[in-house]
Amino acid sequence: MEDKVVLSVSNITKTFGIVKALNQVSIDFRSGEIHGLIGENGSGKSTMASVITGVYRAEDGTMALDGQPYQPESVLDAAGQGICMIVQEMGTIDGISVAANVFAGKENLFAHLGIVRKKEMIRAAQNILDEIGASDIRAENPIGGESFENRKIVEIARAMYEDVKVMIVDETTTALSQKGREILYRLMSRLKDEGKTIIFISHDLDELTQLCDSVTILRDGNFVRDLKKEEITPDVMRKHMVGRDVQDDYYRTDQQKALTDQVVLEVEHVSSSLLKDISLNLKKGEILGIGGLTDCGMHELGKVIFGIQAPKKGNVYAGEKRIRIRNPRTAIHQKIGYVSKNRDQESIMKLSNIRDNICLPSYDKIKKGCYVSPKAEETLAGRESNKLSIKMSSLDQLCIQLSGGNKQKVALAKWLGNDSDLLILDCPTRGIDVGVKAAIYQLMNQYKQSGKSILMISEELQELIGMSDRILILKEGALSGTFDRSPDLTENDLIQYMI
Ligand SMILES: Nc1ncnc2c1ncn2[C@@H]1O[C@H](COP(=O)(O)OP(=O)(O)OP(=O)(O)O)[C@@H](O)[C@H]1O
Repeated sequence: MEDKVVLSVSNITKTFGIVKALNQVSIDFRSGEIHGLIGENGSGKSTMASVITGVYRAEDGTMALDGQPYQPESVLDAAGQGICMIVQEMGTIDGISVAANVFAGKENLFAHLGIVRKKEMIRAAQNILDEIGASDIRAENPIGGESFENRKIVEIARAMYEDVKVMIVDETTTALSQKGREILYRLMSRLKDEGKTIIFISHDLDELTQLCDSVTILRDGNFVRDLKKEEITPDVMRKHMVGRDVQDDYYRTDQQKALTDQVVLEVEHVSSSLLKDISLNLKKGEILGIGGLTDCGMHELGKVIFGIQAPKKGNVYAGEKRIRIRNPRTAIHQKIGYVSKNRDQESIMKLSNIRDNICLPSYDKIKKGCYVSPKAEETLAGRESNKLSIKMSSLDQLCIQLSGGNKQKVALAKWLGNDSDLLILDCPTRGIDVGVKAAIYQLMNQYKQSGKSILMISEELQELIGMSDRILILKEGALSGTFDRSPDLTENDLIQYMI
């Protein structure tokens, strides 16, 4: 690692109304390093990334790039100066092709007499996708048809083509499966070898320990401390993030299976574009884990069960009366809740406030006649946001103004507040910090103990093993393995059935 400071931020302060997202924060980022930026949800990491990339202007403080004053006017201005970012949520442009996304803003490379030569652009984009190991994504296809993960990989492909000095990777890995992660890690290591700087925002302490050359910890918008490579361990990071010692045993320790044999959900011979003849059942008081590679169909299965996507064949039934789930409305009537992996597009209403988001599925429950009292809304939203320690200025705050992890908490709170009997949770702890992760697992366990059921779709093998009573593995759309809860179960046992 070279020791040249490439980017230096000094005494940066940024406020949003009464929230001080960053308070006099100073950090030096050096060339040839992967520099972790960590902290609990809402500690100011993405705000710092946004100040550096010209999304926001700090009220106070200065920045220097290669020793010269640096004050980007916009994201484009920052990109022009070699500062780029892979964002937390969807960073691709709808309505155009994969190739056009890879070369967004650089169409001139393929222009001849004012006309973009599309075939050439597609060929060049496909070469990049092939090079990074993502040949299954076809450059000529519309981006709209691609999965959330593939769209993230397209963003990474775009980043490969940027002439960067500093690349910010904001909580991207939780959107990716192992394959996507490996593509991202390869990009990061290539940039590092070329002497570039990577600012890496993540909640995964093992990943941070493995990858980072240095780490800066933020808490409530304040700088806490810098860690050098030899000081970076999960325990040290956890302690400084939270401000006290925190245990790392988040998961259930009991070996109890489903509480009863009563079936509350039946999936019968379901086939769809990705799924092949899936049959399963979920019992009362059971946490059923569903795992596999990201394109194995497990995310689609969640959508089919909640009725967002109609299966080509087969049916889904819920409850003792075996009510057929035809759409989300029937699912909600059957007291089923669903948290999608695609949080901003499918789980929350970003432009509505926290109160409305949390209360939305519960209006039938809290209305008196045809009237919903503001007090009832306040009570419900206040109670559920407290349970998950949502960091907000008030319940009136718009969800778009929340940090990523706090948006995820809103997505969970609305279904917990609805007294759902059955939750479909797709990647439930995505973007959630270490402290709250433990609280969510505890809530899941309490939920189970009270006789409710959870179908948890997850790409985190430890999470599946640690929380599930039973695990089903999907491979290429079909069920490939079933495992009962056991202290002897290992990640390798599951992986064999995934690939
Ligand atoms: N546009 C905005 N308007 C109002 N408040 C905002 C806005 N953006 C961020 N905030 C607030 O600033 C604080 C810091 O948020 P930020 O997104 O930087 O946190 P973070 O550390 O990236 O969290 P996470 O790990 O959850 O992604 C939070 O309290 C958040 O609600």
